[in-house]
Amino acid sequence: MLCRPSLGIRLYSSLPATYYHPTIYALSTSLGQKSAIAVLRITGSHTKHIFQELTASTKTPIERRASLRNLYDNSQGKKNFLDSSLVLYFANPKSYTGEDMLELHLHGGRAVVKSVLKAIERMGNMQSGRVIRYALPGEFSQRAFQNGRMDLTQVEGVGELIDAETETQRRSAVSSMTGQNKQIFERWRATIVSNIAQLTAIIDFGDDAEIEDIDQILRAASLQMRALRKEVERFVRKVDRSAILQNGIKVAFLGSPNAGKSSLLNCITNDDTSIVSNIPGTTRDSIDVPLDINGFKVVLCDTAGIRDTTEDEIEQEGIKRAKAKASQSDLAIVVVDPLSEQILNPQLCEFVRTAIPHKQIIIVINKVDLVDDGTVTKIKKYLQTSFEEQFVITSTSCNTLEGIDYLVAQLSQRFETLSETTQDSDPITVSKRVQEILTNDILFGIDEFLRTCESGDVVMASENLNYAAEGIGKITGETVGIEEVLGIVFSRFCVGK
Ligand SMILES: Nc1nc2c(ncn2[C@@H]2O[C@H](COP(=O)(O)OP(=O)(O)OP(=O)(O)O)[C@@H](O)[C@H]2O)c(=O)[nH]1
Repeated sequence: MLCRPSLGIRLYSSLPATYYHPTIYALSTSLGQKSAIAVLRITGSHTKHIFQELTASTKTPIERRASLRNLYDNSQGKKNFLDSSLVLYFANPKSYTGEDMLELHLHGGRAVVKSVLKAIERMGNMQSGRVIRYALPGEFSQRAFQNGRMDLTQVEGVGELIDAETETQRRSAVSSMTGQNKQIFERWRATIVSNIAQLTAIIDFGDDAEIEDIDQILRAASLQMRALRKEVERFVRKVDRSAILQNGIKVAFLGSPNAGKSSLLNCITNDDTSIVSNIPGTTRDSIDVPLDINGFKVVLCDTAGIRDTTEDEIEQEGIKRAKAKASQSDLAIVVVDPLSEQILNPQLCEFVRTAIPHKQIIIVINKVDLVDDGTVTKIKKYLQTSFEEQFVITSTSCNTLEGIDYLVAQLSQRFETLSETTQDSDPITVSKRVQEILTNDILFGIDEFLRTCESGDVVMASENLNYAAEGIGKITGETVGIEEVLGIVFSRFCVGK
């Protein structure tokens, strides 16, 4: 079909852009692992042919209806039964890739999967132009993008969703995958393009316009861009906060030797990850333990006990590393031994007060099974006064597990604050690529626009807005065409003008 859009002529066909590309197939479930079911996907213009060959029939598959079919290999001149499989067919353009697609739900044995893969491979025939090959990594999603089924943010969202290890990572990938981020970017883009159109109108047709009119248009554009800048900044801040979820929230365990840091870590992880012993100074180096706490990816770090004096060089190095770890962590748990002569030794006290920059600290009085309630209360009061009530102070016993659940609940609350995750507001994760474009292209373009706008340079102001809009285009994969800008300019003219 040939159609004439409002401006310019463009060839338009109902066939997807990748129609003449090879037909690709791949196992979507784990390769080389035995499973109950293995899902094999095929996409491209020869999908129907593959279906007919495999099912040894000339019938067209029924769209979007699962049916049980026997699969055969017909390459040796006879029907060789391979498997009985659930078959699902999606006709273009209403499929994941925008092309004809077939899903085979095979029995998951390695030999079954291998035989069907081999049969499909044999159907390729270069001479007759039937190019069929195994898919490259991400090629199904690439086709979806090429055929306009998804923009780049959604493609990246799918990748993040597959990589998600925890509940919050899953939630943060959803905003990209379901197109919520795309909608935000499209709204920003529409605002910018509409302002480019205003400026283009001044540049191209503004000879007769009054100076006051031009000033008014610039003022209005500047106002809108300032508001947009705030919104982009808010988005970037939220992305920054959410980024913590991808790498894991770093939690350092600090305290005097023998306070019970390793034991507490093991209680939280429910594992014997760290070496526990009653010899002070057992932990000589920092140990990282990644784990999922209430849906948050967390990296717990056990550190060497910090004490004032030690001649042991290895221990000194351990203390140095413990301090470095705590300074880099997002949250520190300071473990206190109630039986110790000094509740907090001066070196540790000073470090907690001054060297932990973020002040995200929870103080834990451990070993409460060895002391009475009165002592715990007294120590709590002492610590509250020492740290001017800046930190949450709680108590635990690694022997009776008293206070462990409460500590975990406290930690979860902190994780929500650190990542700005609430019941009503999901974190937002975008790729490093998108993060860079947000700052280097969009915010930069808007800032430059505001600067040039103030000096009244309409041409440069328009150029800078273009830069910001192209940044959004880089994120979503769409470019700003002159036709689009002129379309907006002319749409504001009255009919007949
Ligand atoms: N009764 C009791 N003993 C505990 C508790 N927590 C730890 N301990 C004991 O205290 C001793 C030291 O525990 P660790 O977990 O190795 O202490 P740490 O702070 O990691 O020690 P360093 O590696 O030397 O810094 C061990 O004998 C533990 O069994 C607790 O809550 N109650």
